[in-house]
Amino acid sequence: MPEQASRILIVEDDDSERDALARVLRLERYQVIAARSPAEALELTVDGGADLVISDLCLRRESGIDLLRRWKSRSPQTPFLLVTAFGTIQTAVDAIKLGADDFLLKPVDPVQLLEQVQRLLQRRKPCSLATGDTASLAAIVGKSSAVNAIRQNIRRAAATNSTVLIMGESGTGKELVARAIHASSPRASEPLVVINMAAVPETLVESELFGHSKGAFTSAVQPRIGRFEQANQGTLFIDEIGDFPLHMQPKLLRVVEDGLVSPLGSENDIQVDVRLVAATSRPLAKLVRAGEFREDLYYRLNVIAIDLPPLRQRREDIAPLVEHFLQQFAVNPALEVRGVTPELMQRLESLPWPGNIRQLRNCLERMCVMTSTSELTLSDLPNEVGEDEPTATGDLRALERSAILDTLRRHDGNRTRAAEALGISVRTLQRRLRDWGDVEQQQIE
Ligand SMILES: Nc1ncnc2c1ncn2[C@@H]1O[C@H](COP(=O)(O)OP(=O)(O)OP(=O)(O)O)[C@@H](O)[C@H]1O
Repeated sequence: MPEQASRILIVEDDDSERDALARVLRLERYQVIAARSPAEALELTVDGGADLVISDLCLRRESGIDLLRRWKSRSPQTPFLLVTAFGTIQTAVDAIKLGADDFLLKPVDPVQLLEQVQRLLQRRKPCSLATGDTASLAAIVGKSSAVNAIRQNIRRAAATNSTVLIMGESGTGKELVARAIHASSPRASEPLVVINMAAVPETLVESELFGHSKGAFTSAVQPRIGRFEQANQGTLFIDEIGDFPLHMQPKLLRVVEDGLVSPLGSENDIQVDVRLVAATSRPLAKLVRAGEFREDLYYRLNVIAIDLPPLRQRREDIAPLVEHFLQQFAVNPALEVRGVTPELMQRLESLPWPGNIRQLRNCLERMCVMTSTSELTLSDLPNEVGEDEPTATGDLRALERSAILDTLRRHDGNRTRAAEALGISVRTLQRRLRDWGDVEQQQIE
């Protein structure tokens, strides 16, 4: 459940985008302060401040970076989330060096927005993590034997301190499982810190995870505590571990083996006590064979393995999930729907769901928003849901894929120029293309 009373400041000069963000947050019962400019933002929050700031990076008069600087000098603890277009991703990366906590790509996906907001607010109040509904074992819905085995594995994993590797396609619930492990473990009252390697530019990985001392590099104006230190006594969840840069892997191995963290630019190691949970949607064993992932690290991470099968391989979970999501949405009277017709349920149970549970959730939410009846029917089902490819709205990887393919097309397939425009390394781009296989490359040409 979201933090009901949290005050969220939105700074966005585009009226419709500001309204859309505010609407999504208000529906989840956050208290929203909407401002058109940094000046208005500072004015509106002069009394009560804010628990979280969401700001557009490119505002007309003053940039979001200026606001970030001013805000962080006034209230360094408040999480700051930037919203940015793909073209300005490099500036967003620079903003993270200046203290922004994360960024979201436009067009903003409401589900991702809410997940980020919840995560940042939870990070601010780490003690509330363990009691959150979304963190508990009971939040894992399903009656298939696969889900029963997953629950069993979570209980086993929670009782130990061993490293866990969660494997599954995007949207199968890897993060939910990681949260349940933490919440069921003796570390539940300590922080759970989350980092997604697919979202961290390679150049920032080291300082994000291990921290840096003041002056460690040109823009290191302040020392930064890395995620390992933030998670001390608690759990660190590293999502998309397959994207962990190969040259940084020995440093990660050292923390896993000895609990020793060496911040960038510091001569002293820091001893941490962190339980590591990693997840991957890419087959790590294959990456090891391809020389892209260290074998020793793979075995260190894979002490307890939890495999989440795609939704299409556990169709008996679809009906309970549909019921669960409809109940969740019904908290908001505007989204209240009694149920679905047997025909629609049959169809939902037979669809391929390449974006897995996230796609099912998004699809139901969209139907609940659009319908004017109290029961969803076949005619409420959006046409594109039956297509084989995940929709961009529901799936970060699909969003990333379409952005990369579009940019490549715009640059006549030139990978160096496309990578530059996207603000990612050529290596990352090549890795993505390899993952998607030849079919995708043909699509570019
Ligand atoms: N068994 C489940 N019961 C209820 N909700 C679920 C279940 N599995 C996943 N979800 C929901 O589906 C959405 C996607 O789950 P989650 O983010 O954990 O997936 P993921 O595998 O980590 O995805 P990604 O690889 O894209 O990060 C979330 O809203 C989550 O709460």
